[in-house]
Amino acid sequence: MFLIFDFVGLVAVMLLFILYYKKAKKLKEMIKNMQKDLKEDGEEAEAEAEAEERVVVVEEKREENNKKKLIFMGGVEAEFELNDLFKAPAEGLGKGIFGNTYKAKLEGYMGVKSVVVKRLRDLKPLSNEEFTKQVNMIHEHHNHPNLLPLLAYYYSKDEKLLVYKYAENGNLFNRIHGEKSSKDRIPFRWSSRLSVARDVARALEYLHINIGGIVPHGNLKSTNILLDEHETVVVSDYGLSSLVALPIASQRMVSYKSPEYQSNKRVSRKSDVWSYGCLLLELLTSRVSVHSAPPGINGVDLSTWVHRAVREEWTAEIFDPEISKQRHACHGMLKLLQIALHCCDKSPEKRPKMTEVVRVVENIKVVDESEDEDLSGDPSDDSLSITAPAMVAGDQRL
Ligand SMILES: Nc1ncnc2c1ncn2[C@@H]1O[C@H](COP(=O)(O)OP(=O)(O)OP(=O)(O)O)[C@@H](O)[C@H]1O
Repeated sequence: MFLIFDFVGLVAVMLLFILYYKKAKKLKEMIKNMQKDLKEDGEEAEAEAEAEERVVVVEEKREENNKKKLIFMGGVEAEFELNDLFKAPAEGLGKGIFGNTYKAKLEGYMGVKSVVVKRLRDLKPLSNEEFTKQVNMIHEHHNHPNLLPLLAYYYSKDEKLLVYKYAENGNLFNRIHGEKSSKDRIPFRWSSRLSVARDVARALEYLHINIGGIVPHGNLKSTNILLDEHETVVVSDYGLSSLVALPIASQRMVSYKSPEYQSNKRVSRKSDVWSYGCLLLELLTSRVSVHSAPPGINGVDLSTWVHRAVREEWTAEIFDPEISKQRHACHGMLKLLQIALHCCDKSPEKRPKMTEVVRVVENIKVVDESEDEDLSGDPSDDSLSITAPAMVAGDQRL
């Protein structure tokens, strides 16, 4: 009996031992599997985090690259890249209030395509959004044959560029004053001057109706009136006044030289009208206006000078001899002088609106220049000197 009990007890102990061994093994395997799962989970999480980080980096890079891109206006596909501009042979055109202006010659357009790049300086502190809003506004309202279109822009914290079409035939300043007393000078006849006066008036009227800001142009002067490859007049630098910091604007922009800014520090659309009047006086007299003279060139306060000429009775000398000898144009010249003086009135309220100016300039009859006799040096021609005083001293309203 004892033997049987011993044997059964031994078998039971052995069975218990085997059971325990199996359980322990299973438990060990479970722990091992759990550890393995945990490790795999960790690796997966790490991989996921790494992938997420990679996506962020790629997006940041893309954004950075986008920021380095020229943005073409009106969603137009990029014709050239920023790098093309930097690599292109460049010619400095001058330094204006917005900074340096370059002509860049881009190769590979079945020849060479020239564009003008303005590197903007002394701007108000503007975020990308504010800057973009302003240039989009300029683009939206450029839709006029006498306004120079903006092609593209670039914004970064340290560099802001505007890219324009290059106007092949230069600016009005050089057309009026260039090559004076040189055999190479191409005469700037009355009919051409009248069409400049008309086209600039139309462009300014369009800006006054369509573009926001206190002074829709703000810097109307002969270096900002350009002539393209077809000799079409295109006005440039419009809509930029609100980008410039006030101290710079008041020192350098033409509208801020107006009598109202000198007396009460205020400018308005009528300050653009005043600038237009000064431009007409420059066009008629071929004298440089003190308010828009390029650095290093002396100018004259043309409105004061014209009034003095009338008072002191040397009115015939007001007009540029290049046009005053065109006898048939005399009436038109006097009419344009009348408009100019009305626009230059010291009191902004008395100046006409651009719509009114356009109507009157368009009514000036274009004369047949072939009928003109050359009156140069003809002392008997006093038609201008007789008529001008009556007009200037009298009613200047349009
Ligand atoms: N798109 C263009 N095509 C041809 N010439 C241009 C163009 N834009 C500017 N210019 C010329 O380049 C020169 C420099 O121009 P910029 O606008 O920098 O100065 P500005 O007109 O002299 O003065 P401001 O900055 O006060 O307008 C000027 O002689 C101007 O007529």
